[in-house]
Amino acid sequence: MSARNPGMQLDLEWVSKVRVNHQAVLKRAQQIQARKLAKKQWQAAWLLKAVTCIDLTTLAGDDTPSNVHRLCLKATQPIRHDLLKSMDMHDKDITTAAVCVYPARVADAVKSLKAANSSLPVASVATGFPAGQTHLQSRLEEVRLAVADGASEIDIVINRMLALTGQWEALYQEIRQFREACGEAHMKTILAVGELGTFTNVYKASLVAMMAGSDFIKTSTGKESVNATYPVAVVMVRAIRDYFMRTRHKVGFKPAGGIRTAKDSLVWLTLMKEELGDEWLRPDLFRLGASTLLADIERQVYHYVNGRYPAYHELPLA
Ligand SMILES: O=C[C@H](O)COP(=O)(O)O
Repeated sequence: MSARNPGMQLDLEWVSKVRVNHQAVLKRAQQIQARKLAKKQWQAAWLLKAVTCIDLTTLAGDDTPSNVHRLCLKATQPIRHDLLKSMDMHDKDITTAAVCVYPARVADAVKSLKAANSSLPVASVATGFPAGQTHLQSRLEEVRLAVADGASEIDIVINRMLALTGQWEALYQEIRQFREACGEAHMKTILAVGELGTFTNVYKASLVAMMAGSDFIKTSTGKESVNATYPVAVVMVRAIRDYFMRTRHKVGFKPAGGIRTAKDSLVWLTLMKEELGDEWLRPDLFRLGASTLLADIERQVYHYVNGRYPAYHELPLA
């Protein structure tokens, strides 16, 4: 992970002045989506880069120690060994960036990774995920318990009510308390952009989250009806850029929710490269939160190596 973002005092004047040009944002997002994507070996290289940025996620009511175990094994060896060998990448220690689970499954993930001799971080959602509609005391306790069980990254959800009613000071104070409860664990702040109404609100919530000390800002829980979209990402990465220009602190970005195809992952990498530069293309500043994306990436890598798509049984762990 890169140096942490210590945050800053809440600057309400900065927050209140924010205005986002809706049409300009849509136009920029369209431009990025229209870029020609890399082909052949360059595409394969970009796909492996995307793999290293994935927070491989399972957030389901029926999660058990065994499916978390399977997820952890996949995270430690995300692409079949023979495919990596064909690309001469088998000794590059390619893994996903982290695994991401519910708080009650953190201990299972820690145990599985330890058994696999892996130091991959375990991330946990917390603070009443996905709605954030529980008492502050229980949200704080949830963070502490996940950290105590071994999570080294905590994905908190913001209190949307505070953002929607313009209570930025109260939102800032809550996020600061979460940051304190995280201790050494890095904190990713989920804005749930699909529920914030306007781009201006998304930009304001991004600023407040960064001022309160978030190490990453993250689009969505994956449970809203609208999750990670390119226009909203343009708004958030511009806020990251502005915050960096003002404070020199680098905050990471994590789109999450509905990211399913290898092509999506290439567009996300393009967006990061064009908007924030190569430095933000590393797992310490960029994550893709996804539960099924890896399967399609492995399929495309298989196609690159073998010139055909695999039958289902050929990538059984995907
Ligand atoms: O944080 C990660 C998301 O919950 C995953 O969403 P997804 O299942 O749509 O990939």
